[in-house]
Amino acid sequence: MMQYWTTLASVMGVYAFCQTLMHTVFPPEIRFIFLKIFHRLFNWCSVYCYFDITEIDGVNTNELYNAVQLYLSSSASIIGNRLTLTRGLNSSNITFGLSNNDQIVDNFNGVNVVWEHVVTQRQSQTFAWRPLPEEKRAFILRVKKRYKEVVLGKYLDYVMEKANELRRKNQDRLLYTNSRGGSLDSRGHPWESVPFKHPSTFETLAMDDEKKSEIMEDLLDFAKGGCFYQRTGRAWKRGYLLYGPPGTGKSSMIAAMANFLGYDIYDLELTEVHTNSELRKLLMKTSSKSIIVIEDIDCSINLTNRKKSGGVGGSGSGVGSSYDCSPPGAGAVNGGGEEGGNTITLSGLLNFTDGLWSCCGSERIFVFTTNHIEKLDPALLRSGRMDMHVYMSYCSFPSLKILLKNYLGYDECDMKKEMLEQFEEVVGKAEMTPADVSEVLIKNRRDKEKALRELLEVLKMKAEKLKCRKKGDDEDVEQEKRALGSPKGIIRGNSDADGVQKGGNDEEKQEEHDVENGIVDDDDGNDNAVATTSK
Ligand SMILES: Nc1ncnc2c1ncn2[C@@H]1O[C@H](COP(=O)(O)OP(=O)(O)OP(=O)(O)O)[C@@H](O)[C@H]1O
Ligand SMILES: [Mg+2]
Repeated sequence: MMQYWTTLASVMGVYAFCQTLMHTVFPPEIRFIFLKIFHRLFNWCSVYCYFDITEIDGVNTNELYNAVQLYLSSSASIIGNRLTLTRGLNSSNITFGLSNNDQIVDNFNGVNVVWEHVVTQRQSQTFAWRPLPEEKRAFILRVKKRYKEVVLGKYLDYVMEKANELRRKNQDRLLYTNSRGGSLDSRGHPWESVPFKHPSTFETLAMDDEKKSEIMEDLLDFAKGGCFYQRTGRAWKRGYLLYGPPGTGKSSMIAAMANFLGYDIYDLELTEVHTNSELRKLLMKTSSKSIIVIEDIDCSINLTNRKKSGGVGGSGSGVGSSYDCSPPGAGAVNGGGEEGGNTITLSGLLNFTDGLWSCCGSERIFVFTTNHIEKLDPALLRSGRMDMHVYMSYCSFPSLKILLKNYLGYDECDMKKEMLEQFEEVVGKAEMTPADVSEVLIKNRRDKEKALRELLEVLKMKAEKLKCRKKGDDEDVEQEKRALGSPKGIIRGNSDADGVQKGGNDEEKQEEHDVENGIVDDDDGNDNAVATTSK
């Protein structure tokens, strides 16, 4: 090491001496040639090669410079003695950076590289369309010549990747909305964004642990699966359908997913989209690493079974817009619509989720939510569009324990055994949503014992009510069966108005029951099990 420094010092000494000598003796042209030769000789003898990464490349900002700055901020925070600190717009963290003319050593796969941050004054302001900063900044990367390939081939990619990761981590998520309708902002962007600060995480989400881990693993596999999707020729996207009664945590789950993966959210308001091509444009303007959400899809667009959709009008829940539900094969018919000209089609939506355009970015997750899965067209539910169907259920005992921990700070061991047993017995029967349970706990959070007592009371009351109602319903059915004299009478013999109504109700109840058990009746009358199934 000592020897190395001695050699370097002598080379530098010779270099300085030659420069002084030349300055006094030789004319500038000769000096220039001599210096050029000397530089070449020096570079040829040196074991190092150097890469300059300037802040500005011509008149454009050099993305690599910013990436290096961010990348070094992660290690600079530990090693450096003098650091520059910055905090970006929308950022929740402070970023550390190398001070001017400081050096830092990094190691990549056993190869040492040295980064130096060099700042010099710009000589003179030449004409430029954009005023350039007075200082010229650059990172100089020094590495042994024999490792040049490693640096160019892998290290710089690694730096870029790490920087992107850090950027995502440091920057708050953004929540985009298309609530402005089809109009664009000054930069031609159809989405408006606000910082996304939803605190929901998978830890705070009340649901069964097994289900939760399954979803988390699936998300992680997806996020890390770039090579897999490339290898298998699939577009790098995944669809989730969250369904269940209101207040069971569907929206909270989306927020938890975004916070878990560090993705932005695009909340697509379908009722604000007028045509299929508008829908496509919106898709094109979404970024990678994002979650595209359509909430309450059954209410946003008439998505009943395509076979029935022609005349029946299905659920008829299109909000203030008339939607054409022509089958995918029929293409998008933008016929102007009847009320207000909205002609987004089911076909348009299907193309949005998995047509060719859906691949114009990568690493995107589509999440649809609904309270009525039975109202959705099977085409929308099929694998590849909605890969995972997650049933968000009423509050179960494991979910209740999570809520008690969230709101009261109670662990299992903090509660009396008898009380826990009572909760376990009654919570499943009460069919209360986590939102309702949360409400009781929030209201009484200053008096924890009271909160527990009141919650237990409410649960018992609800369970009792539900039991009575079910008993009443069973008795009604029995009476009707007896009256008709045949167990199948209700379905066959419902030609009178009353019978039709009741038959319909039974069907609805059956459907509800099926949904809760994760069964969906498809087009051909086959029952599909869908509860938290990954397809
Ligand atoms: N599973 C859950 N875990 C934790 N909190 C929950 C859960 N479900 C509901 N909550 C609480 O209830 C409130 C409403 O939940 P959320 O908006 O996620 O329900 P939702 O299923 O999206 O309802 P909707 O179908 O009406 O949109 C949330 O603020 C959250 O605090
Ligand atoms: Mg919701």
